[in-house]
Amino acid sequence: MYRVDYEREDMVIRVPRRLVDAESLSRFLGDVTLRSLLESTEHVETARRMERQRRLDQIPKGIALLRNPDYNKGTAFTEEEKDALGIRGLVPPRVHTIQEQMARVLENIRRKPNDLEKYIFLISLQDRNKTLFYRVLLENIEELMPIVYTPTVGEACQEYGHIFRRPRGIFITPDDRGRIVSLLRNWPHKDIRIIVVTDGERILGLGDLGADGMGIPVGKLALYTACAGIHHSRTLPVTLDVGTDNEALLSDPLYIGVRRPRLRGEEYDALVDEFVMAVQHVFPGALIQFEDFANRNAFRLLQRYRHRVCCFNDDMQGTAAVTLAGLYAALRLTGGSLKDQTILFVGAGEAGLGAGELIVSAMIAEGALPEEARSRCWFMDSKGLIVRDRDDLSPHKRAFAHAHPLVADPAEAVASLRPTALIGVSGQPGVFDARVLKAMARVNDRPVVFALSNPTAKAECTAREAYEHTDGRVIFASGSPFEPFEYRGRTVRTGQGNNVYIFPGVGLGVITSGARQVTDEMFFVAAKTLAQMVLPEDLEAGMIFPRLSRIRDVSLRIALAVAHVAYRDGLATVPRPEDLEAHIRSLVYYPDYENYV
Ligand SMILES: NC(=O)C1=CN([C@@H]2O[C@H](COP(=O)(O)OP(=O)(O)OC[C@H]3O[C@@H](n4cnc5c(N)ncnc54)[C@H](OP(=O)(O)O)[C@@H]3O)[C@@H](O)[C@H]2O)C=CC1
Ligand SMILES: CC(=O)C(=O)O
Ligand SMILES: [Mg+2]
Repeated sequence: MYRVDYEREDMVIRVPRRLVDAESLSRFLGDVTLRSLLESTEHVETARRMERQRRLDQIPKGIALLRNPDYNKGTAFTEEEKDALGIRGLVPPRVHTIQEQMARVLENIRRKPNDLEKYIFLISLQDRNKTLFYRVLLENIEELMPIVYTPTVGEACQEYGHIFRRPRGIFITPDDRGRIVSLLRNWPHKDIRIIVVTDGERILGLGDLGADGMGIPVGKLALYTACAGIHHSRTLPVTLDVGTDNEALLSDPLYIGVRRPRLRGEEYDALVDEFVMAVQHVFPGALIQFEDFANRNAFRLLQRYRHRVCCFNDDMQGTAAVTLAGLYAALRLTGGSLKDQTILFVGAGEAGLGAGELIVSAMIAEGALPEEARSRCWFMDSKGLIVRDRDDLSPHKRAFAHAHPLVADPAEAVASLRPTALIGVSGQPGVFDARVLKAMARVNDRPVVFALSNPTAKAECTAREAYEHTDGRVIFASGSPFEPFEYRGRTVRTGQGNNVYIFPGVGLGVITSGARQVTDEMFFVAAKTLAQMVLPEDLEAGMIFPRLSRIRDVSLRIALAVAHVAYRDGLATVPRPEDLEAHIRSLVYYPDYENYV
């Protein structure tokens, strides 16, 4: 037996010696890609030549190559490639390096008059040259994440029909009932591992944007690639375009979605059900991330599918993990343990209640009794404090209803409950006004305040307001980034409490281990891992999350922790590699040009 290893995706095939002659090898290989030859034979060169030829055959030629973003290199094709691929004369003579191309991209972006124009430029680059797009995003993540993600992606979704150039992802409408399998099969890539799906009803804190919400799955998946190195050909954005109740969109001639009120009830559930089952059929085992569904559907859908298929809800579970991580990191500054904190959430929806449940589990893990842990988490919704006497509470809210008079004013609630941490997930800008922040500063040496609502215009307060109204004692984080600012002679740089710190790593851990399900325990270990990665100098500068420039490392550590849970809890379907970390590292995609000839 010659040890000749080939790779098709992540499968290694050992080839018997008798096959290692040019003809039988050719039959055997089919579309299998040669990865390495561990022992040489007289046929090694033949095998290599065949492999190069097969790769070349796969690559589009001539103008089609320049129009294919998966293969296009723009001005970076080598002289040999220009001849072999039929593009000599179709590209300018000068060959640029990817570094030179990145410099051009950055120059163009920085010249744009506003962030929406930067978004349009970047997304057009994604349409032209994916390698360059992901490389520039990865290497300039602090500067560019606010463009492809919150806050600018919010504005892009609001303008989606007006800035639309090329379609991205799959749109599924009520008329597609009975044929969703065939729609998914239309997608050009067959090895999909991660799907982000929305129905556009609660896009960030911007409400119902219908099919224009597609910008969110597209943006989230760009971050899976940039932040965790999951190859873009393995990701799929999906919008369930079930209509919209947004009158402005319905009357906008440039709206891209179906013009009808939202589908509700059994028909809606049946459409989602067909989609989820179609995914199992066409892309078995793919991770489904539910994103920006409205409250009325999000809880129910997660409940229905979480034990049946590989899925999670990012707004509940991803946000929960980043919130818990932020609290752990804050405790490194304030001292004490989580189970002794009193936490007041303003907003009792997906993000708030999801975080509440995970925090309760974390307090229990520290030795608190379940009721004791629950009694330390308080919630306010649009009607005020969630208290026992209220008779308008959903079961999810009731689980956090405690004995207390109904209070509608957050400042009053702070004065009465004396929370150590105040967490905004209400989508209501300015709800943490001077009175609320001052009340927090009165009852804490180091008040913890998270204004997690997105985009920036929906934040409960700004970073500067949080500092100014607490004499600079606040430990602050926000869902969308705030620029560094000067406060009392020093530069304050605050952290971004956003689920982007969690979902890419969780996704990488899940697909590496082939986990059948995504469990709360996975989000718990993700939170702990994230908090541990905050450096003393981050804390010193006012940041309770690691710098985004370390996001790949963060995602890798989270992936490792998540994969450990999958193996430990019997959820993995991929055999455990001897060296799990090395294995995960080997799967991480780094955007660079492949030599085609
Ligand atoms: N930073 C991050 O990573 C994330 C941030 N978010 C942000 O969190 C926000 C909320 O998202 P989500 O939980 O999914 O939305 P939901 O619609 O599920 O919940 C919103 C909650 O806010 C409450 N609310 C509305 N107005 C007020 C008010 N004036 N005072 C107090 N509470 C109020 C609502 O009350 P009622 O129940 O009475 O309607 C509801 O409980 C969004 O802006 C979103 O962008 C979400 C996910 C991740
Ligand atoms: C960040 C995010 O998922 C949200 O605001 O919905
Ligand atoms: Mg979201």
